[in-house]
Amino acid sequence: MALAAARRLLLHAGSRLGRREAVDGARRFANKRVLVETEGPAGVAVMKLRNPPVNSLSLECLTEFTISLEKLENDKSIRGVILTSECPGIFSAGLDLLEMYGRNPAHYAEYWKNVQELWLRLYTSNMILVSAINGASPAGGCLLALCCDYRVMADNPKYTIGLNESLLGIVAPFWFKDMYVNTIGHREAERALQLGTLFSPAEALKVGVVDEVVPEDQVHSKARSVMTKWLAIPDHSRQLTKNMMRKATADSLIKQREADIQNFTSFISKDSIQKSLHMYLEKLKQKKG
Ligand SMILES: CCCC/C=C/CC(=O)SCCNC(=O)CCNC(=O)[C@H](O)C(C)(C)COP(=O)(O)OP(=O)(O)OC[C@H]1O[C@@H](n2cnc3c(N)ncnc32)[C@H](O)[C@@H]1OP(=O)(O)O
Repeated sequence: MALAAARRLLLHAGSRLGRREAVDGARRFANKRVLVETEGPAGVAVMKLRNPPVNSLSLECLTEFTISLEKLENDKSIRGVILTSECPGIFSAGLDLLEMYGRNPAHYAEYWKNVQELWLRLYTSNMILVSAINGASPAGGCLLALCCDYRVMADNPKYTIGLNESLLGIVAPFWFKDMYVNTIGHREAERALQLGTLFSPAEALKVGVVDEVVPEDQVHSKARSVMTKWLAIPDHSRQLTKNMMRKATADSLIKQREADIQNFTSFISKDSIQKSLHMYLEKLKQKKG
């Protein structure tokens, strides 16, 4: 119910949260957590996550992200999206740990439904998606990047990327795993998932988690030039090909969405898992201290 109401609110142009503005000739709409600008190559939108301090994917952020994507998907003038971040040094810290810790089962179920929804929309998007990874990208942050058709990462050894769930004492669900296998192959995915590897940009390039590593100040220009190349392909043939490559992976979640929500909810509600998350959150705090 709450999500439906938020959708209506945000999809309504000119609403308080979903403003549509003209800035220097560029069209844009802005929600609180996601800014969408149309600048650069015609037919391309730049989607910037802005949920400080670390672009964690809170329920609110997920909802706005999904709605923004839906808006772009329905806009026939948009053929491609560059996904990037406005938070300095962070692409996305992944799923919001505070949505998965100390809440009740109904909340976990609602949260997971929204994680699934965003993933399905991103992974099966008809648009060309290029990620300009301008910061750290662990777990769910890596998931966002993996959904894209091409990944450009900033060459800064401080930035790491990978599905590190096992380090938190949690387990990446099968559809995270499937997409990882599709991207880097079974052996590399098996090792990286068990170890919770966070790859440096150079390692990520070597293993195939990202497609290109460029100096930090060139991430956006490179993403735009990659996009121009992809725009040269007729949409219908590219879309059918993408669908052919990704359908089986998406379908395997679609067929068992409810069961996946139940699995997540019972797993994350376990005392032992809540304890692991508590310890991880404490570690993050101590690191800061
Ligand atoms: C069955 C379960 C399957 C579910 C799968 C889960 C997938 C996930 O995505 S789980 C999330 C995994 N994410 C991480 O492991 C990243 C954790 N964060 C970090 O490593 C660092 O914060 C990061 C490198 C992103 C940034 O480092 P810094 O710039 O040094 O920032 P801080 O560490 O000081 O963090 C600032 C502030 O943000 C809080 N934080 C960080 N990450 C998250 C998060 N994912 N969710 C919620 N909050 C997060 C951190 O605790 C700090 O909070 P305060 O101390 O209150 O300021």
